[in-house]
Amino acid sequence: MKEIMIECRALSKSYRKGTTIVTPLEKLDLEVARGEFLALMGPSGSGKTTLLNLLSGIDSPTEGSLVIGGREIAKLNRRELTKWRANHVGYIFQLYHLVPVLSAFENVELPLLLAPMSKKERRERVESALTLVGLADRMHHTPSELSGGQEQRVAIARALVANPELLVADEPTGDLDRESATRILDLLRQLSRDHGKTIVMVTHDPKAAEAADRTLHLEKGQLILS
Ligand SMILES: Nc1ncnc2c1ncn2[C@@H]1O[C@H](COP(=O)(O)OP(=O)(O)OP(=O)(O)O)[C@@H](O)[C@H]1O
Repeated sequence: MKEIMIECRALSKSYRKGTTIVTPLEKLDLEVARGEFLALMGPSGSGKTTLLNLLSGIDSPTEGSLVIGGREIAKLNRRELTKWRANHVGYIFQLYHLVPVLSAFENVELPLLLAPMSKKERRERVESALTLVGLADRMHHTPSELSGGQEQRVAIARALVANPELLVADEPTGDLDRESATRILDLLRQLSRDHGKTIVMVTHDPKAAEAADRTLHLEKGQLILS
């Protein structure tokens, strides 16, 4: 029996929009094993990003239970959630979100700047994250000197550098050509298979979803059987 990393029970998220209540996620039940690579698909507005934001502690559920790595996340307050997120989750965005004036090294170093560690340890961690994504030789380049695929690999190194057990990725290959996308997906597979990272990836691309161990489909805030 595989260890469960993520357990959602009757997880709901609602927002108030003027006088109406929008519920992008409704009573969702989901289990993800530790080290599993899960793809989430679904039409626009089906609640995919909302779910990623809950799983990564960017937002809190309105109702239900969300246990990640044995910890009930739904009950944490904002401050506790921010601290938890910094140690346990790496977020990968479609458009990389790198700081343009910083080098690859400095971008990857950012999440560690507030962590209590020596400069030497920080440098070693950043170098090893950039080596893992195959960019040790581009450490001193700025984002504009890198290709889209390389920028995304820097962003993955940044997501990895604090050694989180969970990675969430929102359309990580959405802006890339097929060859760069394949390289990113191979890297994500390697991170789950060889490094035990649990990965939840939103994608619109069925080919990208094929790289995952399992694909789930969301529709109107609920998982549907495919
Ligand atoms: N902060 C918010 N306030 C109000 N409504 C929101 C908020 N965030 C999301 N929603 C609504 O929730 C629904 C689901 O949004 P979500 O971004 O999760 O969908 P998605 O499946 O990720 O869509 P896409 O594929 O277009 O990114 C949408 O109708 C959206 O308008």
